[in-house]
Amino acid sequence: MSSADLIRIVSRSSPMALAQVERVRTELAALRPGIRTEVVPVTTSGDRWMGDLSKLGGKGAFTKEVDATLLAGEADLAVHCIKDVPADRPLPAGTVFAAYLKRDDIRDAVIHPGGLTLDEMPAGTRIGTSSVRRVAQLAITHPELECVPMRGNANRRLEKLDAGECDALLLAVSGLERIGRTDRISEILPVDAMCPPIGAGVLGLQCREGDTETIEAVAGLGDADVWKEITAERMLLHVLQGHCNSPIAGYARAERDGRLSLRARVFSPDGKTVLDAHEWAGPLDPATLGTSVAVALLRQGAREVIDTIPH
Ligand SMILES: NCc1[nH]cc(CCC(=O)O)c1CC(=O)O
Repeated sequence: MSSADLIRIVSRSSPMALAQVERVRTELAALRPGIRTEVVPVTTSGDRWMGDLSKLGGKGAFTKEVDATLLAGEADLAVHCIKDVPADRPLPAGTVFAAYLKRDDIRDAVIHPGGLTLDEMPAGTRIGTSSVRRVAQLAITHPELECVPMRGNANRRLEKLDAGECDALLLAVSGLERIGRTDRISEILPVDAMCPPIGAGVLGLQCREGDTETIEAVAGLGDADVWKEITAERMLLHVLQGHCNSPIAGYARAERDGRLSLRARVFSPDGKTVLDAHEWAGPLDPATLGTSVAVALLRQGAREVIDTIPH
């Protein structure tokens, strides 16, 4: 089959999203030097809206317009942060993920202009984050700190921090790497203290289902271990039916020897309830591991914890 000679890549237009597209273009140029690429930038409702994401109808705020451009045939490939792709409903009909790229750092970082770590911050320090996952875990480890709502892309949040709208930020290490701002990091939080979101640090390449030319052209960029990890993580989220406002955290790890494990936690927003499960796949396939860990959390009462949070 003849291969695509031009791939149009649709992406959000934030600096982080455009950096992600550049990574895909670089990797594709190395793998398939004959293929040209073009970038189709779009602004999503999640980018425009600076209020509570749940008030937007939440789901897919960062992906809806990207999906529409792909499905309309105005682009051939979409690059998504898997973290932002809803798992409580199917992917948009007619689209598939052709590859998940090699995973970046999954941890969150603290950014404090004076270089303080969380432990060093005085009581009442205002941490800018609107993420229920981060708020709940900070309430457990640092109840003396105060979370204040903070939205906008990572560059905008750094500007708001510098303008004094908060005293410190929590942002994904991978995102800071992508926008070239790791110089601002004062502390990297271990996953035990700040369990990452499902899909952290992974970029997915989404294509139209029937577009075998593009699917075949980009499939070679995928990482087989990350495919297993994301399959387990997203099945967990699917079974838990987490919404955009759910404090659900977790990560799978494919070990070098081939073993796969999945840890996941569900928090109440005040951090007073913590459900925790960790299992090895053994003979189970990745999706069944995701189901098994989700069922373990449901047995501990996850349904009630998730459903009592408004969304
Ligand atoms: N919701 C925005 C978003 N989507 C993905 C990342 C981080 C990069 C990633 O995990 O792929 C971020 C920023 C952040 O949470 O700090």
